[in-house]
Amino acid sequence: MDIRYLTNPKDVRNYNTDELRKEFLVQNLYEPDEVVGVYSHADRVVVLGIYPVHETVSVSQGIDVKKDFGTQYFLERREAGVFNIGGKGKIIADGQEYEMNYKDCLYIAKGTKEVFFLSCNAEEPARFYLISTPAHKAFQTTYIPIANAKKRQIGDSKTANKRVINQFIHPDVLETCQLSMGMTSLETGSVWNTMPAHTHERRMEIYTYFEIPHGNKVFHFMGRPEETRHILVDNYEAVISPPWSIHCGAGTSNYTFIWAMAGENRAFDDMDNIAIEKLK
Ligand SMILES: O=C(O)C(=O)C[C@H](O)C(=O)CO
Ligand SMILES: [Zn+2]
Repeated sequence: MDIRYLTNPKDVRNYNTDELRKEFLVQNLYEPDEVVGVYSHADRVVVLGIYPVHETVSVSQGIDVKKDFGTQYFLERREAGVFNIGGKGKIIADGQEYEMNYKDCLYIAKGTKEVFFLSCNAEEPARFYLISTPAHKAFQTTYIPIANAKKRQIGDSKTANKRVINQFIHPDVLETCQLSMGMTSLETGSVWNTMPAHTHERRMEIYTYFEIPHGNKVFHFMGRPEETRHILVDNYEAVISPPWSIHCGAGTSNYTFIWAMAGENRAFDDMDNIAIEKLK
């Protein structure tokens, strides 16, 4: 598994573009009938891209669970949230089958031994984006369609940041150990997410961007507030935000992204906002 170790802001200020991308950007997550994964030491978050085209794919396919996690199976001491951002598919978790339509989410509890993924149509494969975090207690595996997510309308078209935050894995929707996940969609004409920017001192965050129209990109901003950097992100790529970094982004068009957080608490608003005048 691709391991990303922790970074220090003092070092990162000297990284060039390639070094920044190597450390924080996750590319090529979706390989047909494979599981591609990155293990980040920021709050020990794992991101997996699972892309079953012709075959049924196990969550730990190609992963040396004993070596990477020191356990008998992947979710022995972990919980996970999965979104389908492709064609219609299915997840089978310890024998229970869940139909996964576009933008459906499944929370999978700690202790789930076997998890399989498949597509309903190889011509339009499902694309599963999974985030997993360490867990100490087994809660309830829960299917969460977008209709069940808590909606938060935020921003304004005058400041090009009108968007809906859909909180799927959130304390108002279900119990988890530490994982929070949701999906934010920007309205046509809006490009900024999370402006004013904020830092995540108590919880890391990781994002994947999609629904970026062809020929467009998202500028993901990171770094210390007084010394920002950016990483250009394409459709279906993910980007790791370490706790010391600001978080905000702007696209060359509107887009959708999935965010996931893990760390000290599950209070969605536990972020430290930075006044725009302070950003450099
Ligand atoms: O658009 C937004 O604002 C968000 O989606 C907020 C993120 O979820 C976030 O950064 C929470 O820390
Ligand atoms: Zn954030």
